[in-house]
Amino acid sequence: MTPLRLALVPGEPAGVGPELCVRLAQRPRTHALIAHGDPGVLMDAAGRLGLALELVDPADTAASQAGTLGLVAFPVARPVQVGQLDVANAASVIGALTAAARGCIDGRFAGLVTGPVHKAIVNDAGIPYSGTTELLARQAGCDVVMMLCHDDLRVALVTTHLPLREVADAITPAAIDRTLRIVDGALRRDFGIAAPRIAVLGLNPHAGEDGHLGSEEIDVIAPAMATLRDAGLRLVGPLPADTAFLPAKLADFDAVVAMYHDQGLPVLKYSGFERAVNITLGLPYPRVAVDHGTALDLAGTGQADPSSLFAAADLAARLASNRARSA
Ligand SMILES: NC(=O)c1ccc[n+]([C@@H]2O[C@H](COP(=O)([O-])OP(=O)(O)OC[C@H]3O[C@@H](n4cnc5c(N)ncnc54)[C@H](O)[C@@H]3O)[C@@H](O)[C@H]2O)c1
Ligand SMILES: N[C@H](C(=O)O)[C@H](O)COP(=O)(O)O
Repeated sequence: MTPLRLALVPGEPAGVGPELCVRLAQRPRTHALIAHGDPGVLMDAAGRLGLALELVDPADTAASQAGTLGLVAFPVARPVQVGQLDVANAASVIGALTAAARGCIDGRFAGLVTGPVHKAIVNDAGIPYSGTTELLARQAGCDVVMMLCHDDLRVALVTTHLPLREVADAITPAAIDRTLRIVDGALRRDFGIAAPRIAVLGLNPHAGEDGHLGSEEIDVIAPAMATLRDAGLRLVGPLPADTAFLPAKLADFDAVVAMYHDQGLPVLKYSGFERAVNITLGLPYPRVAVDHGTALDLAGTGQADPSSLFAAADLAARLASNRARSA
């Protein structure tokens, strides 16, 4: 049987992404991994780790063997100094991401696994970029939701990478409706949960304290939830964010929808940084990423924990084969 093919993007070449991809390549697997990046950067990372790595043609079935990666080359413009960002190399990162995602849209890959990208250096290079989630949504022309998860905790976001000052204005009935429908649909389709129960957080302290500490809960979030309840979604909230994550409460929910990045992600990362992953819901293909950043302080030391990338690749393979089966 032809192995499932996943596109793999190491991300920022000066960060920990390349060495984590080398570690990922060592694991026995049934799917092929096709790296989109600079071959020299990957081989240097392998050399530093003292691990063998063979880079093969992306069509070669050896791309599913341990110690091997298929390679679509995206050469860096300037030699990489590990741990040192270089604005000259940002375009190759975005080129690799865009091409790998295009391969997923075109059906050449069954899913996308991504390492960490440094947002500031990409912008410093003159490429507008707020995150890979947004880039993939624009490219595919669809609405998406960022959801991070580990074990049974899943946290999805209504807004992603925007200044806090702009968050309240972005909490609209349409944004709530879109997010909750995408999360509900993905839990059913990708996670096999027949009737997902979703906790929805408020925006303001104590979910607005009956309108005394903000009105978005009353004016925006609750009405949007009511409409969706009528459509059959099982929603609870708007809940005060400070207590919604108490373990006894979490047990009642399949996912928590937070209004903004730092309302939901600190809890998720605090409780499972080393094994959590970031999934983009709503794309026509599964995309799973690491939960951590470029970790420039660890790059080249060999100490970066590869568990999140391993979990991302495992989940992408599982979601891709579920989709292949259901198609
Ligand atoms: N998946 C992604 O593309 C992604 C995710 C988060 C942050 N970022 C970007 O990464 C850059 C740096 O962000 P940051 O410094 O806030 O977060 P970071 O995750 O890079 O680092 C935060 C801390 O976690 C540690 N850490 C990170 N990954 C680790 C690993 N695999 N093993 C052990 N320790 C690890 C780091 O050493 C550091 O102490 C920013 O540009 C940010 O936007 C990208
Ligand atoms: N918000 C993500 C996190 O904190 O883990 C991260 O910045 C990556 O996001 P993208 O999926 O947009 O790359």
